[in-house]
Amino acid sequence: MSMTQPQQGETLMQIRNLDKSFGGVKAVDDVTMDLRAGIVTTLVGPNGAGKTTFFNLITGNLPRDGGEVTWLGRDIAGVKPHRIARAGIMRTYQDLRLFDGMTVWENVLNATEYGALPIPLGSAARAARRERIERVLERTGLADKRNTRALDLAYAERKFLSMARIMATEARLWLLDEPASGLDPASYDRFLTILREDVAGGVTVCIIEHNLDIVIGISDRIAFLDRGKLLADGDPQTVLNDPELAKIYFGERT
Ligand SMILES: Nc1ncnc2c1ncn2[C@@H]1O[C@H](COP(=O)(O)OP(=O)(O)OP(=O)(O)O)[C@@H](O)[C@H]1O
Repeated sequence: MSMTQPQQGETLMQIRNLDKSFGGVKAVDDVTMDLRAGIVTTLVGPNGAGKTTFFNLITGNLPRDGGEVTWLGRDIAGVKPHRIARAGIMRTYQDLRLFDGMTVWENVLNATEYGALPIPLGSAARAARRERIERVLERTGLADKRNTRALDLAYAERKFLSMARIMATEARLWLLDEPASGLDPASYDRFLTILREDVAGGVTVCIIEHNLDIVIGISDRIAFLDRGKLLADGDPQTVLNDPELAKIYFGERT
């Protein structure tokens, strides 16, 4: 299979021959790809394909066994997750990892302190940060819940809070791990609106998603992983119409 990658935009992240094994399992096996500015890349593949491990390798949550990852031309081998976040790469987790005892506001504020946003020095900068958080809470539907602890939120609200934490920073690359799974239709529409607006505003997104409607609705490009290997990397229609990949995706491989 040789499929071409969209060529729009500068290369933000270059991934070369990335490897990671757990015991005898090759979770990520010789993966090479570029993440280009303005391109929405969706990672698809069956359960256990290595998608989350791939995220963990590029965010410094797991050490790689081999290969290279560069961000804006700099090797990020061995760089700690918080430094990678500060450099402009923010992510969500399938299990969300919110600060349950903190309020919505505090969770978002925490992300701006942790992630890619300059520390506000002086009252004007602090006011600008408050306004920025305010706007994010409006867009995610959480404005009325600002003083609610994360623990006390409904499921969809918790998912939006994990998005809000990223949106409040100036991260250039968002890595989203199944952000829309389990959302009701209204929340799902809100999620797509947010994503489209922020992509139009210049954010680059790599998203792990199982819902094919979402995959088709937002992807510029699909990267198909199976057993750690990148089997295809190209435009959505070509990848999704490949009968061999469909068999793997729907668990009908022979
Ligand atoms: N910390 C770990 N220790 C041992 N094995 C692991 C670990 N993390 C992942 N694996 C294994 O690595 C492989 C890839 O797992 P990974 O979670 O990256 O897949 P995935 O594509 O994200 O799956 P899903 O769609 O189910 O979330 C699987 O075989 C998994 O069991």
